[in-house]
Amino acid sequence: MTSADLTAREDLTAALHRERAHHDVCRAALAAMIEGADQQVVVGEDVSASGADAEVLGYGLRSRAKALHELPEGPLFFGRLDFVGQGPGHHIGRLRISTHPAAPPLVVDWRAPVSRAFYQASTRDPQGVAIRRRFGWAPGSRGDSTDLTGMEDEYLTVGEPAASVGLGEPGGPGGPGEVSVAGSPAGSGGSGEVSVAGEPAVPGSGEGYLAAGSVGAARGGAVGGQSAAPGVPPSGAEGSVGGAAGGQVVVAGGLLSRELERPRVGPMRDIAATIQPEQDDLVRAALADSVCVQGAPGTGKTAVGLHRAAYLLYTHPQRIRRGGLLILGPNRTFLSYIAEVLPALGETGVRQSTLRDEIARHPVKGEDPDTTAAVKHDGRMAEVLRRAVYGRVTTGPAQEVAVPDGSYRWRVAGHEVAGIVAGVLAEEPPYEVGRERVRSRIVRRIQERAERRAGALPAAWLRRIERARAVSACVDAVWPKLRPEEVLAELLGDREELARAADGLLDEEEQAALGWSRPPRSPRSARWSAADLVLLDEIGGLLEHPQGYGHVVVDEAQDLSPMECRAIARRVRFGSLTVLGDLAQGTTPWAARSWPVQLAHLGKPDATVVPLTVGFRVPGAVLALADRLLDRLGTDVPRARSLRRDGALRIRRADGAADPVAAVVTAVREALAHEGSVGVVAADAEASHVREALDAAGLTPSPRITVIPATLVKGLEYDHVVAVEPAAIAEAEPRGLNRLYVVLTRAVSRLDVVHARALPW
Ligand SMILES: Nc1ncnc2c1ncn2[C@@H]1O[C@H](COP(=O)(O)OP(=O)(O)OP(=O)(O)O)[C@@H](O)[C@H]1O
Repeated sequence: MTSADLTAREDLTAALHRERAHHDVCRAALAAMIEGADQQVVVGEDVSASGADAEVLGYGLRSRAKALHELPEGPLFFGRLDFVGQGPGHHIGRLRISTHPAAPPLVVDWRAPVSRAFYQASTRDPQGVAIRRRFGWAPGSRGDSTDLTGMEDEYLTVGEPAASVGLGEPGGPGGPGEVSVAGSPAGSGGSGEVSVAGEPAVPGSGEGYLAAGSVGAARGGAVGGQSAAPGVPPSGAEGSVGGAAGGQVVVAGGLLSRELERPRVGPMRDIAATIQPEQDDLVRAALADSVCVQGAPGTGKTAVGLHRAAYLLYTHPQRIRRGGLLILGPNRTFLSYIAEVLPALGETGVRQSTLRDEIARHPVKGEDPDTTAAVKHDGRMAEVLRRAVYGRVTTGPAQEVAVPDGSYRWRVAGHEVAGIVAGVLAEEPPYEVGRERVRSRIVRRIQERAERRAGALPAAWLRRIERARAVSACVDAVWPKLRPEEVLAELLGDREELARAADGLLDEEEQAALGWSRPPRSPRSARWSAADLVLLDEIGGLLEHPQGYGHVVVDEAQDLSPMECRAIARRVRFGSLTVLGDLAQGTTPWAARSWPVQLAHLGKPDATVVPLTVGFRVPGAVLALADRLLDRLGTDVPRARSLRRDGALRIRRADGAADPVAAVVTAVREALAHEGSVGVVAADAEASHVREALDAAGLTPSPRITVIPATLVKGLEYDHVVAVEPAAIAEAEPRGLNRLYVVLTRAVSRLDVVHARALPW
């Protein structure tokens, strides 16, 4: 080691100790912030001018105190930016930490504008950054919850070396007591080059994706990766993530690799420390912009959507909190999987729901045959329902209104009423608004007549006329009060009514599929199906606009029917949408085949469709298998390039057995030899049989093993997936091959395909 190396080592070691001291200061400041927030709740409610103020202020303060209390224990910063020519750098973490609200922050929130360079700066575009530092943490060995064990600097100024340092502590680089310094000896690449251990450097394009812990540092290049120098295993010093070079995403280093390889036990975690430039662009898109992310499995769509929600809450707190933010997921299993991401980012009050729960006016008690459900979810139903609702309005001649007023009787002729109705109809207001307009215009006519005779009339007179029985009777006759349940029950229970509303829209067969064969005695006793709830919501929306949200994040959006899309569109008329999905993972009978069409149903035809193609979950070998299936799906979607070169795929044939369950038990037993979660995914009809076999073998119940029906696995991930009898999964439903594609792409590290029948690819 040269004396220059020794000096560098000493400098970095001293820097590491300084960072640890800073973390101790931050920890103390956070403890004071939590205590201060608790006190503010007590004080804030007392000092407010009014009860309403106290409530609002109290709510805000309580939410903040709750968010602080619920923060998971962990490192308080994950990065640092030193800007050229500026003083001490900014530490970046999940939450702003300061000794006082007005004091300069000890840690800057990752969503603050200044933090953007942490995700976006590169040697090609340093954005004023001299050094980007990343920190490596391990479970605490000093009685602390976490311990700073390593860090790595990236010099974004050409000519400076990248360096990493770690102390020999658990999880840290280097052996016990050893200090290792990695300069950039592997700086073989010039600008924009990346070298991957064991592989030739990717030439100048700057494009490339690097395997776990095998990155050579690129001096002055697009990437300053973690050195592959001996004594710096990936578990220690954190790696580096290069900015977008030449329009391509370049990912490098230990931090990301370690994050990707981490065993997946428990719920989804945040990715604030490792957001990639193309993901960051989506996270920080303007509030007014609706965006649609088409991403292959494991490209981080869900992660991006959740971080975007957190970003919007931080950047537009008033507007978003006033308008509300809603996260929609496909089912409750998925929601509980993602539930902890936003609280970990300090956001506790976000509504996370399924569309079904969001629109539930009644419990689902009925089930539709497939053909009936398909018609109910079809976009043409919107017009059928509109006709059913507005068909109740009398457009022809109406009865005269005669309102007694003392010895007088004010009259509005039938043809005048008809004219008022026609005028309001032409304005196309929501039905309920229209009804009130008809009433107020009839009253206005009477008022004009009365005032011509008697001059200005008092407000009390006006109120009396408005409430006059004759006026209400007229409004009820020409523009009757409606309840969604009555409208739908009449439509589904009365063939003639249905024929009128569906004329020219639905053919006879479709109408027959819709109609109830045995209508309930009254709307109250109807057994509404899931699709009926969507129709009731549509009718409800025709009557009255529902309360909207400022922003809605919709995950697995490819699976929504046109009518479900409309239910979301109604709730975000004046807000914006983040639409997440993958056309290849569409499994519902009505799943979208084109984003522009789906976006039009969602009411945001101008939303930009952005592809994500870097795969963070599925290993290359597994992706190669899934891609064979993708070829058969006939969906035109960009393919993912896996970041993962590791991972294992095993196809196990249950020789001679009609039932592969014994082979499943073996596969699960072997999977347990590795770390992490095991997901056993079978066709829905097979899942309980598989569960019983694993119970009988004494393998379950186990916190590491989940037996899950194929229809519930969307959006989830397991270290090891055992996919049981692909042919049965593919056969179970019309879009069974798409379902199988979803199943195969749940694996983080290893996939076992167990089969007795021929494989469907
Ligand atoms: N920048 C990143 N850094 C670290 N991990 C990431 C990053 N982006 C995504 N991941 C991880 O990759 C995995 C897949 O992410 P996510 O579930 O968001 O993908 P998806 O596109 O929604 O997948 P699917 O279509 O299969 O539901 C998750 O474990 C996520 O935490």
